[in-house]
Amino acid sequence: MLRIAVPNKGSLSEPATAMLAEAGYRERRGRELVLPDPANDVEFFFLRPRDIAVYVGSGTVDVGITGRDLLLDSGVDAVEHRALGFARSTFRFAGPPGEVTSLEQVAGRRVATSYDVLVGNYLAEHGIDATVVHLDGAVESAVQLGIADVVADVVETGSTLRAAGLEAFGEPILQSEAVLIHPAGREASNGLTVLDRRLQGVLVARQYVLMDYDVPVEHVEAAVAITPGLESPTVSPLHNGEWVAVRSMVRRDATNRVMDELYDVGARAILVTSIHACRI
Ligand SMILES: Nc1ncnc2c1ncn2[C@@H]1O[C@H](COP(=O)(O)OP(=O)(O)OP(=O)(O)O)[C@@H](O)[C@H]1O
Ligand SMILES: O=P(O)(O)OC[C@H]1O[C@H](OP(=O)(O)OP(=O)(O)O)[C@H](O)[C@@H]1O
Ligand SMILES: [Mg+2]
Repeated sequence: MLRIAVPNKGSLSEPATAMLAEAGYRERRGRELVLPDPANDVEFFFLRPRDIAVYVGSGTVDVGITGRDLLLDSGVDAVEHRALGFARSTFRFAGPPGEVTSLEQVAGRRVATSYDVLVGNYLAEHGIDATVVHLDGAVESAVQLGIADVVADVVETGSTLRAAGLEAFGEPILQSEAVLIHPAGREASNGLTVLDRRLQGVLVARQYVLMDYDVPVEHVEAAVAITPGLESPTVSPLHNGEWVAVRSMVRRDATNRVMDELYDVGARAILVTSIHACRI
């Protein structure tokens, strides 16, 4: 039975639970910490997001969902298996506008963060000698309260930084998102392969739509060039032999542009349908 660690709190928790439910796994209804799902031959352990890499790294659970930033900060022997497309953020330095504007200027200053290992490694790699001040959260207040000169923290919209009167500077330290992780050096088990394929199915179902349209035979090559699909589009004969029907997968964010282009090459009756589930 595959043992899967899932965040029980924070930004990762709800989207991780939603994704697993979409992938056909048993849903957590209450606040239980352990949830067996015998129908799918897995067992879920709901753990603090920061602890997940530790459990996976020790091998006591087979696989976990966490943030790339949390994985790197844990310093444990676990590896990223697949990016999951939610909890996207950047990890950045920020300081009072005009005071500290480059990584070099961090030298000799105090950096507040909840990600000591990540920040410490980054500073060391860049040869910057600075003092890391550990805080559990609400890091953005550290400068105003005088405990640090700059901060290094998760930035999504940037509104928390702005509200604290701070401005990001330097290259982003990291682009983070939720990731599926497993212990380093362990062969991918059959259970992990099934879980991974299901999650990939959810990602594709979210990213793509199914597009159907009719097009005159003489324009079918132009049309399929616009909708090449993942492997090859399905082209079916119609009762009226001068037309064919085409079905193809199209990236959701390109739907309207693709419909406009298809219409321009003569396609008609263009229909778009959501994909509920898939295996690629
Ligand atoms: N505003 C945000 N947007 C996107 N991802 C975020 C955001 N805040 C945190 N994360 C991501 O969530 C993970 C941190 O998990 P954690 O549970 O500590 O999140 P949190 O939302 O800060 O929770 P809490 O502060 O309630 O403990 C990291 O991978 C981080 O990149
Ligand atoms: O760029 P933004 O969209 O403002 O989001 C980034 C903020 O969101 C998270 O904070 P959270 O609310 O989890 O509080 P925390 O500092 O206690 O972790 C993160 O730690 C940043 O502070
Ligand atoms: Mg937080």
